[in-house]
Amino acid sequence: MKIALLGYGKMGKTIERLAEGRGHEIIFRITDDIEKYDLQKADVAIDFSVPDAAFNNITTCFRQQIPVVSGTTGWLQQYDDAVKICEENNSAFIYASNFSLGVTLFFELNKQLAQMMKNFPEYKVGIEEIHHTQKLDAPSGTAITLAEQILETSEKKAWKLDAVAEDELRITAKRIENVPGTHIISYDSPVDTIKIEHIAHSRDGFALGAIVAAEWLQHKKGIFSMKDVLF
Ligand SMILES: NC(=O)C1=CN([C@@H]2O[C@H](COP(=O)(O)OP(=O)(O)OC[C@H]3O[C@@H](n4cnc5c(N)ncnc54)[C@H](O)[C@@H]3O)[C@@H](O)[C@H]2O)C=CC1
Ligand SMILES: O=C(O)C1=N[C@H](C(=O)O)C[C@H](O)C1
Repeated sequence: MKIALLGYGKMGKTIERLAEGRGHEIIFRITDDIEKYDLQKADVAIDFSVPDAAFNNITTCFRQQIPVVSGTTGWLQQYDDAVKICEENNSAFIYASNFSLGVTLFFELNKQLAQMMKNFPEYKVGIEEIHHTQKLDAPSGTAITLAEQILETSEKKAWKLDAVAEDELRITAKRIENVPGTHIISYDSPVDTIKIEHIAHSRDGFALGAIVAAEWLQHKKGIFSMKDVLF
């Protein structure tokens, strides 16, 4: 596959290393004006960039029918518009707040646990995420996905960073040097605590998931998720 990387930072470089190891070629490493590049040469674009650039870069690819795998967080208020542009241009799109296989499984576990816990109101739910200090957004995209899944079955009305109100789901964000990404869901009662936790040991899991998604997506049309790719 010929891959255009949209963003060439920590994730872009990890994807380059693993993609080349799987026999793919990185033809563009785009970190500025996307209009300068002949995107038609790419089979697929993989976007791990910055919130301000993601929407324009992704939709520029769609207008040229280049399939896009995007993992950039912090721009999802424009996700529905991106989907519309993808469909209008008969292109292909996979977005995930977290591409690792482990987190894709963790999302399913989170939904099942939330379903189970809705009958036990004495347990108070909370989410904690821990990331490296360069991270631009808080809470993490993964924490938001986990919160939205819990809100589907919980009595709480919305998630909020550092929430204190009873009807809000509290997310706590910590920033510690060199942590690739940790997410913890806790259910606390007066007598005990139930916890599930996902700890990324490096960025390789995110990068491999995104490459597998790109391999799967390259000849397809439509809007997909990591569940379509892995299950
Ligand atoms: N979905 C997932 O599995 C994961 C998502 N992420 C997300 O991916 C994004 C990138 O993460 P990192 O690589 O750690 O960040 P980083 O800060 O190391 O890299 C960001 C890159 O974007 C580039 N950039 C800036 N302006 C640009 C533009 N106009 N067009 C294209 N690129 C531009 C920067 O030059 C840099 O190369 C973040 O939003 C992060 O939250 C990170 C890891 C996993
Ligand atoms: O910025 C990161 O590093 C990560 N971002 C994603 C997120 O916001 O959830 C995924 C992963 O946790 C690493």
